[in-house]
Amino acid sequence: MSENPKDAAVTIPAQSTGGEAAGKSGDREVLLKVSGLQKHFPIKKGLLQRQVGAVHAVDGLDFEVRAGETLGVVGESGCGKSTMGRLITRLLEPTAGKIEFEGKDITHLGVGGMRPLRRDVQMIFQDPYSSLNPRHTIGTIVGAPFKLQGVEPEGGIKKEVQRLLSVVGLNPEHYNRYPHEFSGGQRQRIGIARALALKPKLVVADEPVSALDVSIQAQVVNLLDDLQQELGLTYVIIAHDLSVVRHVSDRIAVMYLGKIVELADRDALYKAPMHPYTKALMSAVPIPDPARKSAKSERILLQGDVPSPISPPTGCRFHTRCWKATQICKTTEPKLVELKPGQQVACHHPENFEDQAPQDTVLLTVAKAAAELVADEVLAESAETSAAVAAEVAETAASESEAPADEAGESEAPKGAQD
Ligand SMILES: Nc1ncnc2c1ncn2[C@@H]1O[C@H](COP(=O)(O)OP(=O)(O)OP(=O)(O)O)[C@@H](O)[C@H]1O
Repeated sequence: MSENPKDAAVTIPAQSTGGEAAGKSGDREVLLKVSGLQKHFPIKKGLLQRQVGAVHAVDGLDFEVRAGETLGVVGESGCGKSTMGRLITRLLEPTAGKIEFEGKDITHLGVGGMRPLRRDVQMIFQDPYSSLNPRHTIGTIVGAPFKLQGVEPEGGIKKEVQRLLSVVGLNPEHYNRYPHEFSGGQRQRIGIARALALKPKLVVADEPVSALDVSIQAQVVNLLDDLQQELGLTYVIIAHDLSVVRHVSDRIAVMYLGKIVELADRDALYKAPMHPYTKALMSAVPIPDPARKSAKSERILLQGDVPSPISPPTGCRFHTRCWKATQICKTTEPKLVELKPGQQVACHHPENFEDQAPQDTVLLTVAKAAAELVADEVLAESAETSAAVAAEVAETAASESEAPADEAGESEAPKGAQD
């Protein structure tokens, strides 16, 4: 069926490894690579429409998406998730940075250059009500990508559209019905069928279930999961909280005000989140596991809204709401670095890890106010784990430096080791 040799080259290995790929995505080939990606929307004023500022919607993103994996992207409203989705599907032109798809630089491709890419990269939108044209039958809607790309599927468009409808669990006989005749969940299935029509390699789903009833959300999420296993799809799934992405993602990127603050394998992120913001987001998700009853008390309430992306805070952008913020957080932007294998974090005072700026201990006033909103259990646990990790790191450093010193017959004093 695959008339395009590129299809076979990329998707077949991904298919063979299936979808339950948590933690296994590290050795797969990189499908999408994003570096230094920025999108600043200009703010113009006056008759002359002079630019007076800019909305820093996406402000320097670096990440990769590997073939066959699901990358979940989470963050509060306005943090730039949708803008990121539109940039990587090239529906928006980036202000700066680079986007590579299968090793090819696609950052500034024109309409002609983008044509083949439009087949490979598809987007599923949040609102199944507004993303389908009410005047077209679902046959026309799902068949539109074939017409746009000038592709004639085997057996004709109608047969292929009916096959796609049954793939997403809809009745192929409903080919001639209109969107209003379907429920929200069914409409989202129509959107998914349309996105899959051209056998894309990468599907970017922007809040694919947030407009749906909770009972239907699970069905659509499961459908996406099943399709990934059957078709070897690669997903970027955007959501405003962790409840949707926690079951389907292999890795999760947490965004705050246009930046990624933590990027980690799903299990690592859940076991030991390192950015205080990730911890706050996780505490906002109800945990349906009775064995983790104590987690209920770990609620972290974040003060106020996300600051304006027109003039984001200096240093770490989260410092105005963080209960651990010190002077360095206000002045120096922490880089996104891999502190543990498979876990990158941008924080001077990470959770569950050695403090990256231990000399800086005086809390900012805003941090003291934020701390009042954090349950005592969280603060105690946070201090405990940081101390435990610091002790572990000091111990490892001490034992590591002892061994080579013996071998080399040298006695260089280990940094941080205790006498
Ligand atoms: N076309 C645009 N012109 C100007 N500003 C924009 C435009 N699109 C988005 N923004 C701004 O960029 C910021 C990021 O928006 P974006 O929609 O990407 O965030 P989001 O995290 O997806 O939020 P939501 O979940 O509410 O959609 C917001 O402050 C938004 O107002």
